[in-house]
Amino acid sequence: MKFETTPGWLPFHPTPSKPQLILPKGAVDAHCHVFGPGDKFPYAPERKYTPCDAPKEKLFELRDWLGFERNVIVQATCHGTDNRALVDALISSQGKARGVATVKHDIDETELFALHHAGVRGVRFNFVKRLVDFTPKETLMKIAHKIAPLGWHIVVYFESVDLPELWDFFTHLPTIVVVDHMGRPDVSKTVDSQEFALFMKLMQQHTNIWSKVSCPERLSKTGPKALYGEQFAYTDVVPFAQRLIQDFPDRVLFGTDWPHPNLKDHMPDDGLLVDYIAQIAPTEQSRQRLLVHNPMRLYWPEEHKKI
Ligand SMILES: O=C(O)/C=C(\CC(=O)C(=O)O)C(=O)O
Repeated sequence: MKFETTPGWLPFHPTPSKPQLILPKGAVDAHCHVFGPGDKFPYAPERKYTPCDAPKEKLFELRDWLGFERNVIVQATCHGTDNRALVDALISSQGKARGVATVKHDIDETELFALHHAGVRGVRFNFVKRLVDFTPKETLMKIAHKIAPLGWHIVVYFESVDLPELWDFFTHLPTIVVVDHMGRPDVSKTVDSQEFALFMKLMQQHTNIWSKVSCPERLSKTGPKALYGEQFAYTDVVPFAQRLIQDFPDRVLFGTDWPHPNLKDHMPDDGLLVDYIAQIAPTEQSRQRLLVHNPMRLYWPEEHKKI
C-alpha cells in the first residue's frame, strides 16, 4: 500500500555528521524506531500520523555511523499493535537489537513467547493524547500482569501535566517502569519547579522507576538546535537530564529517538545529538553507566552478568 506522509512531515537528517564524542565500547541507543516500509509493513488504520518510511537498514547504518553497537527499538503508535516491522528488524539485527512492543490485552502466551524469542523485552503504554485513543487503566494493568512473568518491563510515555493523575497507576505497576523523555518536562520552568520536583519524587520513592534522558530536540524551547556543527545544543534541557543522571545514575538510559517523528520545527543532525551526551554525562564513568551498563542490565541481562 502507498502512504502519504502527514502534511509538513520532516524526514530524518539525510547526512548526519560524525560525532566528535567517541562513545564507549558497547554503547546502546536505547530509544529509536523503525517505520515501515509502508508497502511491506503497513501503518495502522488507527494511527494519528503517517511518517516517512524509516526502515531497519537505515537504522543499522546510522547505529554504525554514530558509534553505537546496539539498539532498543520501540514500537511507535503509527504501527499500533502490529509489531511486524519491529520483529523483522529485531530478527535481522542478529542479536544487536532488543525491542519494546505494543500489545493487546487479549494477546496469548504463544504470541508473547514469539515476541520474546524475537528479542522483545517490554511493552509500551502511551498516554500522550495527540498520539493515541484512550485505553482504560484496568486494561493496561491486565497487560502488565500478563507480561511481568516474562521478566519484561513497561515503558510509559506521558506529558508532565498528566503525572498527578497517572501517579497511582504507575506506582502500582508490577515491573520495572521506564519513563520516556524524562516525563516531558516543561523546560521553560526550572529544574527545581514543582512540576519536575514531582517527577524527581516519583523516581526517589520508587526504585523500580527508570528514566530516559532523551529527546532534548523535542523538549527544548530555546535551543540552540543540533545543526551546523553546534556542540552545545539544547542547553535549556541539559539541567533536567543532568539532575536525573546525578541522582539516579543506575536508572537512566539515553536514546536518539531516530527518526524523530512529529518534529515540527527542525530535524536534528544525529551526530550532534550524540555530541549532546557530553553535556549531560561529562565523565567517561557516567557515560559508561548511561550508555552501556544500564541498558545492558535491562535489555541483555544474560550478557551483562559477564561484563
Ligand atoms: O518517538 C517518540 O518517542 C515520540 C513520539 C512518537 C511516539 O512516541 C509514537 O508515535 O509512539 C512523539 O512525541 O510524537
